[in-house]
Amino acid sequence: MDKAVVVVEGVSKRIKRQNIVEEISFSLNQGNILALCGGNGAGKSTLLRMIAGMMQPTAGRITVNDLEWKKNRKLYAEQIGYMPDDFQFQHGLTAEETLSFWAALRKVPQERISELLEMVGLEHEKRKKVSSFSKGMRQRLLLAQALLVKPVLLMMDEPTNGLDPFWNRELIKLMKQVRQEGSAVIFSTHQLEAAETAADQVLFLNHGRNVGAGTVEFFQNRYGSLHAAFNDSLGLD
Ligand SMILES: Nc1ncnc2c1ncn2[C@@H]1O[C@H](COP(=O)(O)OP(=O)(O)OP(=O)(O)O)[C@@H](O)[C@H]1O
Repeated sequence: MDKAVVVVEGVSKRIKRQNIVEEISFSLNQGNILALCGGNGAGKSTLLRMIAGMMQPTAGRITVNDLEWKKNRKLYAEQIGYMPDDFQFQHGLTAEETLSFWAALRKVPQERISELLEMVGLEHEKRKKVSSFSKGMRQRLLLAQALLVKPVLLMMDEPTNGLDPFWNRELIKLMKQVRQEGSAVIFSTHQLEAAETAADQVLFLNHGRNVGAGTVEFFQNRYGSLHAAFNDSLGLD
């Protein structure tokens, strides 16, 4: 499992003369989980959106499975499952109808929907309207959506937001299952405990810059915890 699924080289994003993401480079191999860690406004969502092809970098290059978004948008998009941090669901649709709609768009067989609803624990709520769902239930439905195509790269923006402790653990199990199947996973979080439990590698972002990157094991051995490592990278005690 040493094939690079994602390669990010010198990627920057400038919006309205503000540097949102600056000169980020990393690569992630098959069967690995990377946590993008940083506080509010660090640039995590912007970096994920650029990798997802929803936003173009001002500078730098991104490849997913050796593909570039500009050269083959459709094939590029097919490699990726993306769970956004905020999503406006279609009004009036049930959970099952919502997934069916996305499955039809991505030409995914309907059987996969029941499998996914069960995986995210929504099989008994599938006929309920998404508008009646709690934040955590909506998160789980978004996760099911991201897994529709069994992506080569699964990206999740703040996936633990709104999840209770049980679903937090389940989410981590699911990520590890996806990794086991040979995909690469990137998720963003402010919760360093989640990164510590789930990730193989971390990248600390601050004001759009990489302020530290390495394996979780490396940071734990050197600093005792990711908290201590992150504080050190920010020059805090
Ligand atoms: N379209 C935009 N126009 C102007 N500024 C933007 C735009 N998108 C993002 N920003 C700014 O870029 C910075 C990084 O935002 P981003 O959402 O990527 O951070 P984040 O690390 O995901 O934060 P959070 O943890 O709060 O979700 C913020 O200061 C934000 O205000």
